Amino acid sequence: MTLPRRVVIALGGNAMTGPDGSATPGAQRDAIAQAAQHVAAVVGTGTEVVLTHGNGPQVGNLLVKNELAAHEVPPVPLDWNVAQTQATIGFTLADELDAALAARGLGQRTAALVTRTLVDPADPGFTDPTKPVGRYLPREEAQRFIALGQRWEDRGDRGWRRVVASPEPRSVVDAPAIAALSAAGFVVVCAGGGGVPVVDDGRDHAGDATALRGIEAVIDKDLTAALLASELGADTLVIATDVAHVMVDFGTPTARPLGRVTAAELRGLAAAGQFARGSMGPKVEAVLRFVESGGTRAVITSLEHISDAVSGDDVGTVLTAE
Ligand SMILES: Nc1ncnc2c1ncn2[C@@H]1O[C@H](COP(=O)(O)OP(=O)(O)O)[C@@H](O)[C@H]1O
Ligand SMILES: NC(=O)OP(=O)(O)O
Repeated sequence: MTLPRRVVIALGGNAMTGPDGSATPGAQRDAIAQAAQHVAAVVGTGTEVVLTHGNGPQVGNLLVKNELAAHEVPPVPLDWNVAQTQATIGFTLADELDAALAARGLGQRTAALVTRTLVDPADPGFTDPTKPVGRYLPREEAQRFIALGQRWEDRGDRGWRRVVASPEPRSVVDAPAIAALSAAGFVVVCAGGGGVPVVDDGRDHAGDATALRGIEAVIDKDLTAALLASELGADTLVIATDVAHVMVDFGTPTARPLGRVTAAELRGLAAAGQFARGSMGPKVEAVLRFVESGGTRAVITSLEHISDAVSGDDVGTVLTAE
């Protein structure tokens, strides 16, 4: 197989917290340092890499801090929290990736870009929250917050998790800047947490091509990664998470891993309700959208396999057009 010219890699929240989901600064830096080694290996093959990442644990924690401190200092809206997580995760990824590239003798540097993603203010995702964020809590503790008006969901073995508004990404506003940085030789870290959600406020700003403002939500980073990969004309999209394959009949005695699969087969499995919303569902939808809109190849696999996933068809769940 010939190596792709440009790949978009999406790092899951699991790749950026400790093994138990711990989001302490030390655990996050250690996890990001590990992830950076795997990304540097892909850069070392000569393929152009654009990197995006989740922010679910981090943005949920920031939201809690805001709410707890609201009587002391002015709270900021959720879109600001998304931007703040792009900054902290972005600079940490840049530090670790620059170090990993230098250790491999590679001359490339990393650039982290605060990135906005356009959404529709009428998106149903604003009225039916689906995006899980922050820590997991036992049901009894989650009930305390539900009583305060928050939305929480049963997430299975790990407990309950808060869910927030999550509209569809429509376009990556800063895609031209990402393309320019990438063409200049930078490994670009961008669209973190799905991008800062913005809407066109529709006002008449004389001379402005667009008039954007942030809106409170957290976009699914896998759906934005697919859009970004299409907008950048990437050949390959790799979604890195904590499982080596997408499973059919996940969590049951008949569970089996999916290897190579066509878009038609995967659509059929998704339509049959095989993939949970808020975890594997958006990843499957993301790879489908990418390939159905002209992308050559998309892979869902675990972080340690991303280099092999870029260069061959032997690891992970590999989706091709046919
Ligand atoms: N059909 C499935 N196949 C594999 N994993 C699944 C499936 N359905 C749900 N999962 C769960 O999805 C998780 C990955 O999703 P998520 O936690 O959202 O990842 P990330 O934070 O890496 O983006 C896996 O750890 C697994 O427990
Ligand atoms: N924004 C987002 O999808 O983050 P996670 O991947 O961490 O859930």
